[in-house]
Amino acid sequence: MIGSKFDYYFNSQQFDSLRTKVFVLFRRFSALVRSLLNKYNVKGGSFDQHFLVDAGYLDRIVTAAELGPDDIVLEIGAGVGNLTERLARKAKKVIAIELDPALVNILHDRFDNVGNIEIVAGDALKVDFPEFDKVVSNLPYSISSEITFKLFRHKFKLGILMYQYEFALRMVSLPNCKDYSRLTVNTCYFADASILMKVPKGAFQPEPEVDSAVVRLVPRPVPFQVKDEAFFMDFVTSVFSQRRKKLRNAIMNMNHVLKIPGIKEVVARLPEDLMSKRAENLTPCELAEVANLIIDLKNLVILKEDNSESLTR
Ligand SMILES: C[S@@+](CC[C@H](N)C(=O)[O-])C[C@H]1O[C@@H](n2cnc3c(N)ncnc32)[C@H](O)[C@@H]1O
Repeated sequence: MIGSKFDYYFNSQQFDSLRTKVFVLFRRFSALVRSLLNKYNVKGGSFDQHFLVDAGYLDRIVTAAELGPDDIVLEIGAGVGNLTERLARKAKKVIAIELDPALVNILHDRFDNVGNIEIVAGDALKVDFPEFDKVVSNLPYSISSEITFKLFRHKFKLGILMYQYEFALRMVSLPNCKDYSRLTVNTCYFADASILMKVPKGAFQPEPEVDSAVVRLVPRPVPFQVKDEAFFMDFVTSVFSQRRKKLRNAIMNMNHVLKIPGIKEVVARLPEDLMSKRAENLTPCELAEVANLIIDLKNLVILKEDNSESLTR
């Protein structure tokens, strides 16, 4: 019954005309963003400059950020401010970082008399981040990884971030899938991640060569025990650099990086059911379990070596 009512509405002229109106409205807003690029003669291309000109996607990103009047938003790579101005309408304050001095001038031209937009000129990898509640950005893709892990070192509630589509797939993948990688495990260490929408090349000017996706990140405490974070990170990097090898061989091959004393003895004592799998078959929690066991065994081996040294002295 309900289904047939919906079918009737979606096929009706009424719905057709609504759809046309929405489409015309989005085209008009998209044209505004494009004309902004023309007005300032911005061509893009360098510094990963692919401007999001589709008003529909810009609005969906702002909606996904669930902004309230108390939110301080960090935006990385503000460009000409097409997203910035939408964020500022809903948030308490937007702090917009931009590297390209020409675009920084445009941002000042547009927003110097807007009370709740602060423009920071500089490289987002180098500037100190201020305190913020949410980060919403169409990121420069060449610094996706570095900037994401810099963000994770800060305390914030929500991230709505545009990445290259393939990168986004790797962030949210599952074990035993081809996209499951070091990036997946590291992302899972810091946050819950999900893809909100795929964004086609045509939504940008100039068009990039790749599709994009908007990812929702919700930081939270690590969902499994890790005894030594630095070792865990090195361990994950090492075993995924040998992803086709069984874990036992991957650890042995990468010991020039991991520097595990008494490596043969340590590996021999690790559980066979995990050692005979590949890194890509283990969940983040299982990888942490192996890393923790190595830490314990490593300490045992060191203790044993110390004892036998003191006996021979
Ligand atoms: C993909 S564009 C996004 C522009 C705009 N926010 C939009 O949505 O259309 C990326 C922006 O990041 C800027 N950018 C590139 N590298 C940067 C860096 N290291 N730090 C800050 N901004 C950077 C570029 O100049 C460009 O404006």
